[in-house]
Amino acid sequence: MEVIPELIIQTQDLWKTFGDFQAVRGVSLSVPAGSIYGFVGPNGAGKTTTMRILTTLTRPSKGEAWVAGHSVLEDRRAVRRAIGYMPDEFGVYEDLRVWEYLDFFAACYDIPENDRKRLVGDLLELVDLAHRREDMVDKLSKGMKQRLSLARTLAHDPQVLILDEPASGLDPRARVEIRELLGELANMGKTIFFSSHILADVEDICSHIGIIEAGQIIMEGSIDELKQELMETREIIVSARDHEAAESIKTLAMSVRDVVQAEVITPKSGRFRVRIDFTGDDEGVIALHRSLIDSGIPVLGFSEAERDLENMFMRVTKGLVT
Ligand SMILES: Nc1ncnc2c1ncn2[C@@H]1O[C@H](COP(=O)(O)OP(=O)(O)OP(=O)(O)O)[C@@H](O)[C@H]1O
Repeated sequence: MEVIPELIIQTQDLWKTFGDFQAVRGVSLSVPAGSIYGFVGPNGAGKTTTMRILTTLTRPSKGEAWVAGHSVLEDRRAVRRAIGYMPDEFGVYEDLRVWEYLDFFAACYDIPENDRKRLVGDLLELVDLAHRREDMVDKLSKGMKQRLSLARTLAHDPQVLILDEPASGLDPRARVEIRELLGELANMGKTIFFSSHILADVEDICSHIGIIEAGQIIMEGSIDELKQELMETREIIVSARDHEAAESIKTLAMSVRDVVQAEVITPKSGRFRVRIDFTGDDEGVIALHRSLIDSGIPVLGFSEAERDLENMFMRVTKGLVT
């Protein structure tokens, strides 16, 4: 198979079996250089196993993968140089001070002692832990440990960061901090490949997503493209004063070209609404709006439902819940 230079991670029909259990079943991924790629799936879907293959920690049972142009089978050392990997567990180095922890990992990458002091200082600044440099690692909060762990992955200035559930188990504030940090790292030119089972985490910051379920990729691409593809029909919501008005809106909508379906949503409380599935363009939406007004039906509101990822996600899979 041809290695495509624009793709910093590329996998071809990866399989991983444990005994007779198939954890990864034919995964092919394309991660463009410079992207923030969210690898999303429920627990046990095969995310960690795939990441362990990409980081050369485990060999695939079948298939091939390239990271930064290097084969994970043939050129493991070069792959390791190109990546920074953050596993889902913090590790066992908690009896060190914050700066010592980073210094230790920098030394593992053969960074000379003279350069390490400045590097450690820079990394601590970047992850906003400079004020905790003398603290013991085990005194840090979970969010701080996660940021320290992220700093560690950057010690050798890798091109690609592979992060296993970086926001897992964090409180909302720490989650936002991690998300901001990932954005900052992307601005610095790093490609970020990270896993999550929380949709909201990927939706805000990713340029690309891959959705994995039971060891198979069920959807992959840029978020914009996927939204376009999956949300071919637009959803217009019209709210009405009462049931009679809602029925009239429905009847009128059904007579309009490009309306696929119109349905009255009877509320448990609040307004009656009509949901209109529409395949037209913006001009069509304007015309629909105008004909509703011209008809004299008492319309209280007219809006288009947002094309959000959650919506898209639910159309693709029913089993994947955050
Ligand atoms: N060494 C192993 N031996 C046997 N089964 C394994 C091994 N590693 C993983 N598995 C199984 O493979 C499946 C996929 O696991 P994996 O850790 O890759 O999923 P995941 O998507 O990362 O899930 P999680 O979010 O829970 O970490 C799971 O059913 C897991 O139990």
